[in-house]
Amino acid sequence: MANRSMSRLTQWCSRIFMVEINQKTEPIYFSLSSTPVSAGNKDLEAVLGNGKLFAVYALGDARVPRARSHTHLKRALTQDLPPGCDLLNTASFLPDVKNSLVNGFFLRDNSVLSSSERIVTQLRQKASVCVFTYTREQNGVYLCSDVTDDRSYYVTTAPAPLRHPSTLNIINSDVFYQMKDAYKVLQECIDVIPESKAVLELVEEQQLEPNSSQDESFPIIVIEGLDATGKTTLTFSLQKALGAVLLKSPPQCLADFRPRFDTEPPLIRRAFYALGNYITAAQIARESSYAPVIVDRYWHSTAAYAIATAVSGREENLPAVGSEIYEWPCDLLRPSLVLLLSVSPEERLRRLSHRGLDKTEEESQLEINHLFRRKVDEAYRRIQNPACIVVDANPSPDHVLKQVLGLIRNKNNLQFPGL
Ligand SMILES: Nc1ncnc2c1ncn2[C@@H]1O[C@H](COP(=O)(O)OP(=O)(O)O)[C@@H](O)[C@H]1O
Ligand SMILES: Nc1ccn([C@H]2C[C@H](O)[C@@H](COP(=O)(O)OP(=O)(O)O)O2)c(=O)n1
Repeated sequence: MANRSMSRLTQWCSRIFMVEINQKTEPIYFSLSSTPVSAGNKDLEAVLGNGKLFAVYALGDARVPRARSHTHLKRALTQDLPPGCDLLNTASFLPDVKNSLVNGFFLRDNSVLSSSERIVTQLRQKASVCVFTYTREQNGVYLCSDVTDDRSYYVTTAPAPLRHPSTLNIINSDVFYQMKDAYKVLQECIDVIPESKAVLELVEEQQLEPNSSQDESFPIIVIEGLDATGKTTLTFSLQKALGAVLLKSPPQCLADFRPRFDTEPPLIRRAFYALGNYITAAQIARESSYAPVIVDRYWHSTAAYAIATAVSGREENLPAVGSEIYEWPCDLLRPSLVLLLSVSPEERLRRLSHRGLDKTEEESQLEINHLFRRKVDEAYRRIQNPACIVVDANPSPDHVLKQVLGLIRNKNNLQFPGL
């Protein structure tokens, strides 16, 4: 960080701020200026309103404590939100500069009691946060100031950046492209999440051989898709039909740790799933010497869910086709074929309701969040080297199996006895 005597807000003056009203509409962008701005702005007014306003960001130099503080901050603000107040996602960033995104929250208070003030005061006593306040002058111009210092800046609208800001931090915060990068995250977690040590030991035990030669091995076929698209059903029948070994990612040895990491912020949660792929890769490498291998979820799932969670708003905000974000990790074993099961939203919901099992929180969100589901599906399709082949999984299980066996048969270089 720059000069400590400089106010925090002064340090943020070169940045752009984004406030999201909801997932479906465009966010507003603004910047801060030390010189007066001409008049009020309707877009800013529509979002900022006339009541009390605070922007709150979790502080911290190290990424793990900062990510966890952000999650705690969200919980605290959501739990204690008084009537008449609402919480919006906000972020500050440098346009098109990787890793410059800092996420926070915007607290809008239209209550008669100005209750947000009390909440913000409590937060500042308990946690390491930085708080900015926004006030509206009579001419409609907004002023922003740091609560720890009287200096104010004028709020002025800024143009939308070319790349959606939520894509700026994906590499090595949401998606990891080398085992060592995901490994480092869990190493940094050992003091606060003791289970990390056991996970890292399991990774080491696998004696991973990066990209070990697959030339001599049997085919490795990955089945991908959203929950309830029929992966379990298909992988079981493929196992039988091909005399194959069935594996999954995350692997069984991580099953007990999964609920623990599912409650953690994306940085930690996604590093855990990334490491799961490397453990599965070691199992695939061993088993594919003796038989074909079918894998239920692998890297495509890890990357697609991570990208869709990180990128806020609409599908158009996803990184463009061909972006480095969709590249396969350089040290992860590549399968021979990846099939993406695709079903219509109606059929998927019908299957989910018939199944009636517990779903992960994320999968429950998918059910109500059509936008998120579309982003996962689109991210799946954009991942490259290897890209997935989309399979229409709406028909009956037998029909889907026949279709997939046909695809496997037609794929060059895949040798199956009995097919
Ligand atoms: N092709 C299909 N047609 C109709 N129902 C299916 C089909 N494939 C699977 N199902 C049913 O849909 C539900 C979800 O299937 P499952 O294989 O568990 O999906 P996933 O493993 O992708 O979550 C199950 O109740 C299963 O019996
Ligand atoms: N290889 C994998 C597998 C799952 N994940 C993550 C992605 C989502 O957050 C969840 C989805 O898994 P979930 O258990 O709900 O899905 P299934 O029940 O296996 O169909 O796990 C992953 O990141 N990498």
